[in-house]
Amino acid sequence: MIIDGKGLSNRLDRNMKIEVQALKKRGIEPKLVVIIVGNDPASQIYVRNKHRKAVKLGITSIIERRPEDFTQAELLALIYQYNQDETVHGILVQLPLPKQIDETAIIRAIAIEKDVDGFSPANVGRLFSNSHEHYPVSCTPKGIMTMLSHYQIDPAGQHAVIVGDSNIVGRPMGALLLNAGATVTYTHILTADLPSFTRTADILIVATGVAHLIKAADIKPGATVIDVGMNRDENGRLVGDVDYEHAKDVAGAITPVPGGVGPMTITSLMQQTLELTKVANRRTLKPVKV
Ligand SMILES: NC(=O)C1=CN([C@@H]2O[C@H](COP(=O)(O)OP(=O)(O)OC[C@H]3O[C@@H](n4cnc5c(N)ncnc54)[C@H](OP(=O)(O)O)[C@@H]3O)[C@@H](O)[C@H]2O)C=CC1
Ligand SMILES: Nc1nc(=O)c2c([nH]1)NC[C@@H]1CN(c3ccc(C(=O)N[C@@H](CCC(=O)O)C(=O)O)cc3)C=[N+]21
Repeated sequence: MIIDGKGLSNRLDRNMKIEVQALKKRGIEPKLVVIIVGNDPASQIYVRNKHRKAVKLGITSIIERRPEDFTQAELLALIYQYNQDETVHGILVQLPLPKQIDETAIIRAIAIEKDVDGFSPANVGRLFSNSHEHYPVSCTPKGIMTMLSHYQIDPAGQHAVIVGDSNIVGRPMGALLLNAGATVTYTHILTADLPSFTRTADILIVATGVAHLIKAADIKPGATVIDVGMNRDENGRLVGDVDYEHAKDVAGAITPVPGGVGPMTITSLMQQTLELTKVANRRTLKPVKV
């Protein structure tokens, strides 16, 4: 089975569009700011697709592009400006950042109620302690959980193996799966004999940025394989971290690249922007009691 992230994302978008219209009728305009510093190629695709989707849904999207030599002090000033701007509900700073900028300091500077990526320590803490509150979580793992749920793949009691331990994808993905009842194994660059782990996965999540790292022989027959990777092959085509052509015959369900995880990441970002907008306008949105 091919997991159609793009198709699911389009279906979810239709509902969101209606929700945005309803908010606007009440005078509330969801607004997202994306700050991109430098020229990271994956970030460029993300920014372009994200802006298109926001326009399609009626969400206001502001893109702030800054050059590779932008300083940390300048970036902090830009974030503070949007923290204070009450018309803005979500702030996203594209990662990775150029090396002169300390990512931790930048993530900490974003107001937690506008942290649409869920990267701030407070929101990460809520995720890892399985808090019952509403809080934003990293958009890519969130989109993957939505996909699993729509395809009726229940992680409870399953062995989930995560390949790649980044703060954007691998780590929050493991936490979400653990919260959903999976037995979670994290693997990373120092893992000895990676295939010995991936072959035991009922749910395999691959997020390394290494094209074709996972071959058909590394997959347990019938497993669900989620490919987060976005790489260019020698012909300039977008490919994942999984050798899709061969893996699809072994896996029970698999996501393609493109058309799998990517579109769902963007849909999650839009869902989370709407959530933050609603929380910011809690009082206005409550039914008025007489
Ligand atoms: N489709 C989507 O929505 C998204 C796609 N992406 C894509 O997913 C990929 C991963 O992104 P991200 O998590 O941000 O990347 P990072 O580069 O931050 O993290 C990659 C992780 O994989 C590990 N790793 C690298 N090589 C190997 C290996 N051979 N075996 C095991 N682990 C390895 C790295 O270890 P170490 O750091 O120690 O080297 C690191 O933990 C990229 O291709 C990116 O473009 C990312 C976000 C969203
Ligand atoms: N703060 C931050 N948050 C992120 O979530 C974040 C980030 N920084 N930096 C970069 C990575 C990368 N990322 C992508 C998301 C969707 C597609 C996407 O739309 N993919 C389409 C591509 C299709 C195409 O246009 O070619 C697909 O897979 O079908 C790509 C890349 C989010 N990231």
